[in-house]
Amino acid sequence: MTTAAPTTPPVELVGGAVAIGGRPVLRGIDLVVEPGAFVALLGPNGSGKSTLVRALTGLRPLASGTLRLFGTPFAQFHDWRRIGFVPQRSSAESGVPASVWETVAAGRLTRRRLLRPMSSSDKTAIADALELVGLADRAKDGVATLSGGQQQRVLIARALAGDPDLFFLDEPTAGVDARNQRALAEALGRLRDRGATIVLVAHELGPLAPLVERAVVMREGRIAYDGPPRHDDGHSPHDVHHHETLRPRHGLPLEGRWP
Ligand SMILES: Nc1ncnc2c1ncn2[C@@H]1O[C@H](COP(=O)(O)OP(=O)(O)OP(=O)(O)O)[C@@H](O)[C@H]1O
Repeated sequence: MTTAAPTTPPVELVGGAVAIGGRPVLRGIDLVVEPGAFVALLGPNGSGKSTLVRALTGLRPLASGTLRLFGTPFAQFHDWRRIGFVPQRSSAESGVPASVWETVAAGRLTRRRLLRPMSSSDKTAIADALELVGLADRAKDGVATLSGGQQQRVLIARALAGDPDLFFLDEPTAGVDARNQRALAEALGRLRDRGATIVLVAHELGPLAPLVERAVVMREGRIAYDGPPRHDDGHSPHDVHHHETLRPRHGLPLEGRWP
């Protein structure tokens, strides 16, 4: 991660639209993510959360709109090591019997010069990443021997090893038991404290709720609400039971509860 206090938004999407198979899936998406922000993308199944994350990482092309990453127009952006992407957990379960350490080391590849042996800084970054997600003692174990929640943390460690400034996580808590969700929240909190910008997709925030500063709620391919998160525990600094704090952007009504 860079040490100078950054001011350029890591993500600036204006008028973003995505079509899949000719069908519009995202429309009129304006999203600026400030440095150091912790943003949750929420919304019902099929509302476009994963597609938005994929569009922001270039995995899905935009049909229209302009995207800048760290101030650079997407077409000119090449500094991919600044971006970490943690896909949905199923991608970790390939048939390859990799160890935890090997999987995390793979995340270091973008930093290493081709065909150079691993440096001590590579090894330190891998050890730090494993430490941060609480799996230092499992480094030699096969990924397949870990629980789903632990596998999710391996994927996060893999992204961490590349020392990116901006993290996208697609449903990091899906199918993860409560204890691992708490460990995950702790790891993401430490990441945030290091100055990383975090954008994650979630169905339920659970233990992540105290970390989330901004909720972007998707509905039918559009942003239906963008603002302080709603916490049902009543301990939020933003008392979301008051409607004035739930003012949705674009003047759209916020229908019902979040899913
Ligand atoms: N590869 C694809 N082929 C066809 N349609 C797709 C594809 N990926 C997404 N879609 C469609 O795009 C819309 C948005 O899907 P997306 O996965 O982004 O939603 P989501 O909010 O992330 O949902 P979930 O919470 O179920 O993951 C849905 O209608 C979905 O069917």
